[in-house]
Amino acid sequence: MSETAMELVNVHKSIGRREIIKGLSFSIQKGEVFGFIGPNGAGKTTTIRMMVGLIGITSGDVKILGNSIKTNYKQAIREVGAIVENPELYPFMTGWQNLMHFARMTPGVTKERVNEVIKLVGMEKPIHEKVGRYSLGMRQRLGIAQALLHQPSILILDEPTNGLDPAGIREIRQYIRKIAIEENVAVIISSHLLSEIEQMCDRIGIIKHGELIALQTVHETPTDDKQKTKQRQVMIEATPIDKVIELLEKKHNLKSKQLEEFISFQCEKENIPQIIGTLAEQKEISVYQVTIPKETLEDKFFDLIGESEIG
Ligand SMILES: Nc1ncnc2c1ncn2[C@@H]1O[C@H](COP(=O)(O)OP(=O)(O)OP(=O)(O)O)[C@@H](O)[C@H]1O
Repeated sequence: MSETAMELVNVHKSIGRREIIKGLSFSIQKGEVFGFIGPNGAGKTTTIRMMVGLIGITSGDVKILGNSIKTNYKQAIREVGAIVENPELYPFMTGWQNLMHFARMTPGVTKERVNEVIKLVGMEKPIHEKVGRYSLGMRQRLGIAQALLHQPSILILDEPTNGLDPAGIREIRQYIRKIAIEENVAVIISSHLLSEIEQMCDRIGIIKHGELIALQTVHETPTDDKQKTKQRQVMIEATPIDKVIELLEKKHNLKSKQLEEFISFQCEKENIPQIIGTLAEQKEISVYQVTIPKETLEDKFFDLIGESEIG
């Protein structure tokens, strides 16, 4: 059963005489990756700043595990880990020293937890190098590790792919989903580029001029009968990847390929249960998720935004 991590209830924000956020309502579940998308100036950062208590809410409420950020600030904010501006890291210290520094300032965070978050973001190797020598992507991941130290229910990342090269974006992508699942944390990730984050999101909320104009599941399975026999792309997250690829070929005569942490192949919808069954039967194979990517949301996004270019 999924649990609501955060709920926005008719949130409004006015600055001066201008209404910037015009009644946002949506909720985000634990274990879910929620993409908060909109063109520059749409109101993403303003909303996120309200979610993390950096600015006040004009009217409405943000509830975190049922606690209002307005009336129960302490309990609510305890459940939030966030990177809103650049992560505050000391460049002259190693990654490990940075995390230990924050761990000492956070009650209840053990050395074991520090090791756990390092593993979660795949930073085991460079953790004893100076942060000043890290790439931007590595710094982002260390920032995420830091935000996760106190085991929050919600992780909020404002434009985490900004300024990253494709490799850096891919790395962030790889870890976000893993973090959501393994930590059972709701991840809210904002971006003005749908294409950069679509693949790692379960749901997308699109904001324009301070209003939510669409809320959509990313991987919806069509129910249309005609679609049932159509060949479709299936993405499976399972390990060990080479064993899975070998098994798919041997048992189902499927040619599959690795796409980041996923194994991708084409098959008919009605064969999917059998294929998953084959994988699940194998003791040495762990299956984490199976998704059927829909066509890209990009077109829909541009339709909704009503602009040929954003940003
Ligand atoms: N302190 C402020 N005073 C006046 N206007 C503000 C203030 N902060 C934000 N705004 C305005 O509110 C609107 C929303 O800004 P916001 O930064 O939330 O958008 P955004 O979606 O995060 O965009 P970006 O991707 O560029 O960060 C913009 O038009 C911005 O100019």
